[in-house]
Amino acid sequence: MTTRIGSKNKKVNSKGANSSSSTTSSSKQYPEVSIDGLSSPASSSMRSKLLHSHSDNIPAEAERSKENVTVTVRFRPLSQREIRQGEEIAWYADGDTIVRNENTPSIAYAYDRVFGPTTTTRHVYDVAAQHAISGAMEGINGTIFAYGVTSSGKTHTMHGDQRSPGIIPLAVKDAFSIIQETPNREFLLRVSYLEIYNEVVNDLLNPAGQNLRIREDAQGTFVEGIKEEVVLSPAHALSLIAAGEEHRHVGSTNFNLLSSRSHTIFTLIRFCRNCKTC
Ligand SMILES: Nc1ncnc2c1ncn2[C@@H]1O[C@H](COP(=O)(O)OP(=O)(O)OP(=O)(O)O)[C@@H](O)[C@H]1O
Repeated sequence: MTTRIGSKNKKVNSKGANSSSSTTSSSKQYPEVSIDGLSSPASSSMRSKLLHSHSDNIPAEAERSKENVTVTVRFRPLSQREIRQGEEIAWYADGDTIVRNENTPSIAYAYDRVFGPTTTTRHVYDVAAQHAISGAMEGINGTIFAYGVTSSGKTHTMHGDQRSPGIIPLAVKDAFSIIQETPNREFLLRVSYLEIYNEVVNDLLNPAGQNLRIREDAQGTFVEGIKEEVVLSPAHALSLIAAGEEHRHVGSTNFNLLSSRSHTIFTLIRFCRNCKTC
């Protein structure tokens, strides 16, 4: 049986700078509902709850733990450029689940989890994403989906860099660690990596794979002709992603000197020959 763990980067269509991005993760055994990423950051979450006063309670822990979809918000610190320009923080994390507005204290939004500007990506991964990876390795499809305006920190969170690896490299390493820890099972991992640019799907692992079609069959939705590469180690998977990044559309915006101008979907497909769940 194959299971998929997908990770996606998506910009929301919103004017003005905002230093927070959201991560949605889901784990379920049936097809997903689509997520509307076009509303404003504070109201974009399917799971966010507007709290009208300081005294309102956050959703009960028990209620949240039943959900297949969780929504988290990560605030990045102001950049040197923003500090120089005298930018001020408008929204901030009040504890682990509440987002508040500096100018309107009566407005607050509750999320499954809120991370402040000093939180490391490792911590975001452990709290908000790791369960989707361990679930996928057990046979439950999962998606980690990052969205936010340009320069809000999606690439930093999902890809990261050498000093602070993002959710994708951490997930790939985790998947291989799980395989090593379960020698009685036979796994095979494959990866695919695509971009959606101007509503056109391009295969980032195969430069010839341009303008691919999205199809549906009894198993679900798939991209016709997408290349799926077998990966043998974390370094192998990460080198494929790095090669794929070379083919990606990037540019500059007023808010981000190196802005990813496309949405991307990285998929890790796990095949297990002798798992109980298969
Ligand atoms: N948590 C963080 N801590 C420190 N710096 C961060 C953090 N998040 C983002 N940054 C920095 O902020 C800048 C913008 O982040 P990033 O490129 O990840 O945004 P983005 O949402 O991917 O933007 P775009 O949609 O334009 O590609 C980068 O210089 C990045 O290094």
